[in-house]
Amino acid sequence: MEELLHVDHLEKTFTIHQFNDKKITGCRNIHFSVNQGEFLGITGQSGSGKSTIIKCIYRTYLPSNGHIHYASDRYGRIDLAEASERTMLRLRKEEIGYVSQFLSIMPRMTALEFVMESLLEMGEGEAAARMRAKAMLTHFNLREVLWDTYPKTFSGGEKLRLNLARAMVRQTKLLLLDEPTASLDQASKASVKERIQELKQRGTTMIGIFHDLDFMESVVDRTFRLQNGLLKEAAQ
Ligand SMILES: Nc1ncnc2c1ncn2[C@@H]1O[C@H](COP(=O)(O)OP(=O)(O)OP(=O)(O)O)[C@@H](O)[C@H]1O
Repeated sequence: MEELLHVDHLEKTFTIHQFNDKKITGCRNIHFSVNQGEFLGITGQSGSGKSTIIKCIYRTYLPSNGHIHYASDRYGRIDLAEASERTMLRLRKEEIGYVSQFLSIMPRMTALEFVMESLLEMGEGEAAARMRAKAMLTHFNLREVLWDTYPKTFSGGEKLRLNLARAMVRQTKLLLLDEPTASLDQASKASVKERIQELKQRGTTMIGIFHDLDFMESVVDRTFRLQNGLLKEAAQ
């Protein structure tokens, strides 16, 4: 199988300026690779650095050290640790998806427009994007009465399901999932699982952080555990 992502000596240190430039380690010495079409699960104690790894790949955080080699359709083999903001913006629009348990909503955009936007950015036509967005909102059981309203007032669970619909409506090459099932009920978890399986069948590579180990084991191919700062592959 071909390698899609190779993380090498990844390190992120945060400098807290208001506290005398205090240094906090987010993660360090992280190595792993993911093959095309594979689903890698990451577990570990709270605060061990799982989200930091995902955010470095998505480049919410700029890594302090190391490399993240990624086999891009548009750019060929590229180091995400060094890619320009412009390149990252394009990759986020076209190739790399991200979903977290927290929702960062665009103000003044309805729920339907929010889901459609991620398809339009990938070049889908307006009518097809509308149809697919509606299907995904239905899949994640978001009440139709909410589709044409602003998500600002949605409940926590509704916001999370909207977030999932936006990230999972499209088929990206790589999908990063940061605790996508946190605080979801069983029915919503089943919807997430179903969509993960569909995307996987169509070739999406995924990296996911989970606290729900049963759920994780039911979807991933390999598991890594982050413990005492070291990322180790768990026996299957
Ligand atoms: N933006 C930031 N500024 C300063 N420190 C940060 C920042 N983001 C993360 N950290 C610190 O880095 C460490 C790792 O955080 P991270 O969120 O990656 O952990 P995690 O394993 O995902 O935890 P959890 O399971 O609780 O979500 C923590 O000690 C955290 O306080």
